[in-house]
Amino acid sequence: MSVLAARDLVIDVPGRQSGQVLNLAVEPGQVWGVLGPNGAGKTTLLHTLAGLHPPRAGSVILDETPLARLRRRRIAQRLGVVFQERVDGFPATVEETAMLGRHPYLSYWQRESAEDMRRVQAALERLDVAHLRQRPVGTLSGGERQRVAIATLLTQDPAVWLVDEPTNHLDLHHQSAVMALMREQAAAGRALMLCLHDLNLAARWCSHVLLLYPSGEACWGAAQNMLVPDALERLYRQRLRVVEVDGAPVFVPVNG
Ligand SMILES: Nc1ncnc2c1ncn2[C@@H]1O[C@H](COP(=O)(O)OP(=O)(O)OP(=O)(O)O)[C@@H](O)[C@H]1O
Repeated sequence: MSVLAARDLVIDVPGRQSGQVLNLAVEPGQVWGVLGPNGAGKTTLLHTLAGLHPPRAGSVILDETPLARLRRRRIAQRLGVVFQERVDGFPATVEETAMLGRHPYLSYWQRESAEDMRRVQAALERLDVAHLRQRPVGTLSGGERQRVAIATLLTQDPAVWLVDEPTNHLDLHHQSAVMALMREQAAAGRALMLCLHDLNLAARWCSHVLLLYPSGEACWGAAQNMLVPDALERLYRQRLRVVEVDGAPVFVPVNG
């Protein structure tokens, strides 16, 4: 049974005349990669699925209920988002930022519990930012901020993770650690949709892939069926060579 679905959904990309109707279902345990060139509409799709951007047509279904019929608080308990670029609205420490992930579960007057604090500490440790807990977020490096954003999502612990470029700003070790976390979350029954620019991360970590073309055309399915050179070369207008490492395809751009 799907936890998140696009039903006859057309995303609203400014200036684009047409857009393919999307009918897809994301199930617990799946990791979806959304791939496409700059401007194809990946972020717009993620925002639409999160209910932050109205669709041109159709609807988003969360837990078998149209998103438009759910309260914001309920949505925040079930669905979490990490944006590509973040504006820190108010000065907060790393710890305070991660604690925001617990707010959907707290009533207006309720204070954070020891269990909330335990979840925050565990998430900060998991993302390797516990040593920064008292630092204002504004003083962090790009990669440290990215890890705090993912720690906040881990603290929130939603059923659906929507993450725009999870490895943005991360060094190789942390890229690998974050993708392993994503897979671990899927194994624990979460459903994930990740916008990715790195084909090789998609090939290694995603169970399903959605290809978004700048024309609005889209296709989706099991990763091994979607990650084929012809489709990807057309998607990126880039020639590719494919080699295999540990049973997974590795795509290398070639010129000429
Ligand atoms: N507020 C806006 N006004 C005008 N155009 C917009 C607005 N927001 C997005 N767009 C355009 O919509 C298109 C899709 O943007 P989107 O951010 O979804 O693409 P993307 O696939 O995530 O791109 P990237 O890989 O560069 O992150 C782009 O051409 C973008 O310029």
